[in-house]
Amino acid sequence: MEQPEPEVVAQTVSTNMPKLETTVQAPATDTPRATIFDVQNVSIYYGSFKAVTDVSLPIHEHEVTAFIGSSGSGKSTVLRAFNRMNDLVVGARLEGQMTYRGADLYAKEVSPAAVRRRIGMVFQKPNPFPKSIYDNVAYGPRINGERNKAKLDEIVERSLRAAVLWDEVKNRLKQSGLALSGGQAQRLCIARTIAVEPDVVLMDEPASALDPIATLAIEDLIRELKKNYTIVIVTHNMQQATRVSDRTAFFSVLTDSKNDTRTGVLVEYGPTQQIFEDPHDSRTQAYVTGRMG
Ligand SMILES: Nc1ncnc2c1ncn2[C@@H]1O[C@H](COP(=O)(O)OP(=O)(O)OP(=O)(O)O)[C@@H](O)[C@H]1O
Repeated sequence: MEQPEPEVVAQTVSTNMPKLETTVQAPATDTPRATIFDVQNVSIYYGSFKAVTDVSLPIHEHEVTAFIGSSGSGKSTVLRAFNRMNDLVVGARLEGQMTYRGADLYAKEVSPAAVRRRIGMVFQKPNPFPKSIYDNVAYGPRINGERNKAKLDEIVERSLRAAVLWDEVKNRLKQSGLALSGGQAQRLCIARTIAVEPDVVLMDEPASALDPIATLAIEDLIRELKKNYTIVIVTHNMQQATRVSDRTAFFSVLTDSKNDTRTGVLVEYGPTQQIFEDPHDSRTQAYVTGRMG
């Protein structure tokens, strides 16, 4: 997967997308928040290869939604569709409908760059820019036109505090972002993403390259961040999904041995506790109990 162009990390430019205030049906015990994304019958292709078929699900505001499932089931592909990152892949295309706050995310007039400014992304491997810690965080706000030093100082401090990194780096802001540990570098990337106040943060296995202590720090951070952001996270770590997410989508692979094709499919979506404790589909049950992976 291609890494984002530098401009991609600059979120927040307002677009004309309207706000959507709808809710979806859910069990009586569950009170869903407003729907921020609505995915309807989405299939995604890479050239002639259908990577994932007929996915429908809502994503609720100020919640953490986890995507779990076996390798190659299309989790990252669907995640990248939310901020049009697949558009960077030559030959990638989407069928079906995906709305963001009620507006068609794939309408002709929608600029993928504008979408990426509002819907930020944190990658599996921490990818700080070869710049100082300060400049990593100030990068997006500067691209958005912020030149005032005092304002930039304030944004950098606020973002690093929100990413729970400030105390560890406040005395070495001029040091390279590349000199940080893996866990610190990932928190720097999260600070860089939120410095431009995105609406949504997508995370593709954000802790898989980290040790257990750094992983728990990122999980604490995710729980904290959902107060201000909507988060969608791909994870292979089922404990992590239960620790951080409100809802879980379980993906699997449909194999067609006759045509030798493997296509990702969304098997089940629901409140995380239901998916793990009372899965309705036998494939989900097999996966969450470790009988399939
Ligand atoms: N850029 C690409 N070009 C072509 N095929 C791709 C591309 N990215 C992913 N695929 C294919 O699409 C399918 C789904 O991949 P994807 O990475 O979305 O799955 P995943 O569930 O996230 O897997 P993993 O858990 O292993 O990361 C796979 O068959 C993969 O090989």
